[in-house]
Amino acid sequence: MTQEKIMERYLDAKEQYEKIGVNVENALERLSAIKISIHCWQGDDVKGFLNPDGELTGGILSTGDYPYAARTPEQLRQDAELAFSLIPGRHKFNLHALYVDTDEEVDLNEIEPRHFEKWVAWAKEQGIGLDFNPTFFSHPMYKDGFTLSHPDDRVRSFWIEHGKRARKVAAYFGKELGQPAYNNFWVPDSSKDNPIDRLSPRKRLMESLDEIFEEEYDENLTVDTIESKVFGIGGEAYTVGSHEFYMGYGLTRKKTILMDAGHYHPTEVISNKISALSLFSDKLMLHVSRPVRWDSDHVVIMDDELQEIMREIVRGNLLERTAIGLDFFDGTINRVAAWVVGVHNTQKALLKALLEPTEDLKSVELSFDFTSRLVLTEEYKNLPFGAIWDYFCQINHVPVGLDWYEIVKKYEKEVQSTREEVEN
Ligand SMILES: C[C@H](O)[C@H](O)[C@@H](O)C(=O)CO
Ligand SMILES: [Mn+2]
Repeated sequence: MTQEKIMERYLDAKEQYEKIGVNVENALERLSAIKISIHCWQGDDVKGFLNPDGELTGGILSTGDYPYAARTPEQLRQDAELAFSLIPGRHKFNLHALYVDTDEEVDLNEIEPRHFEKWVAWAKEQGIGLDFNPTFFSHPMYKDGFTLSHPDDRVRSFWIEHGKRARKVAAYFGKELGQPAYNNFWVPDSSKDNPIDRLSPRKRLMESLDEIFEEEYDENLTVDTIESKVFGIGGEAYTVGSHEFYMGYGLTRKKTILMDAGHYHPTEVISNKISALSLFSDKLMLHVSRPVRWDSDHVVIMDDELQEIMREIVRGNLLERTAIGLDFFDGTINRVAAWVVGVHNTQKALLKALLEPTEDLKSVELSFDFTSRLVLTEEYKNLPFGAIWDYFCQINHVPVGLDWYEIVKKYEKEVQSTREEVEN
């Protein structure tokens, strides 16, 4: 499509939105300010560089044998760079501790900021931020399905030290990059069958976390977040860090609660939890994912729940208080394309929400005119938001429409497919 055509379609669409009282320029300005935290682990099926030949544990699973997964930090950065160049706006890259980039032999309880210097230098070059995650899985000290809640002191101490060091690394990211690094604690501890004692592991997890969080960090540098889960593979009966556990922990310790769209019972949705949590917590973080029958971590598509999540954030005026991260890993498709589709959809759902005449709809609801509420919300679904999205891509100097996919296909052929295969 020519630039003139994109502009023409935009102006026409803008007029239609203005007729229902929407300020389109303001919506685009707000969209530009939203940073999405793009997870590194879609790029290599959650293998990382600490022990890439090891098994992926912790009850998560990446399936698919599409070739060309990144196998070195350089390749992962190169792939991510391409994805960033196809996504409008400036965002963040979300690293896990197992993505250390150093020539030193280093274990998780030894990590230091210097082991991530190359990531920081790259982020500076790209003009992006970094987020972080301690890794409590894919390691021999993940024992019997437990880490921070394991009954053995030696196991717990190893992971407590890792958690403390991860906070130091995250604070270093925040300092170097001039924006807080969100540091997410997801602890997979769980059991396959019904435990006799549900309480003691939860008490140990609480105490281990208290120890990790003893040191205060400036929230301008790093924000600790905590992520619950209902079950994992091999941990179906009991998860120590359940929803109730982390709600209690976060609210009493003033830690930010992270809700992952795939971490609840199959008919439970996080869109219905955001408003409640926002009343009791300053900040919140999301892992936007797509559970298909279970926590399958599919690439996010433009489905009802994605749109409802973004509407909740916009309608509740929560944009400034909510950190939006992505979490999926699909090994059946080109991994750069997976990133781009997931981020584009997240941004598009945000844009749709920002293009809604929310105040008018709220007053219709307050007057109990439920017929108008249904008629209007359904009719607004036909408005030409795609023309506004295309214009947003154009003014952000990224490809419009399907042009980005041509670039990914060319990159797969000319770069990814020529990389030497590393056996792992
Ligand atoms: C790899 C991540 O830590 C992971 O996806 C976590 O956020 C999660 O959601 C585990 O199910
Ligand atoms: Mn998650």
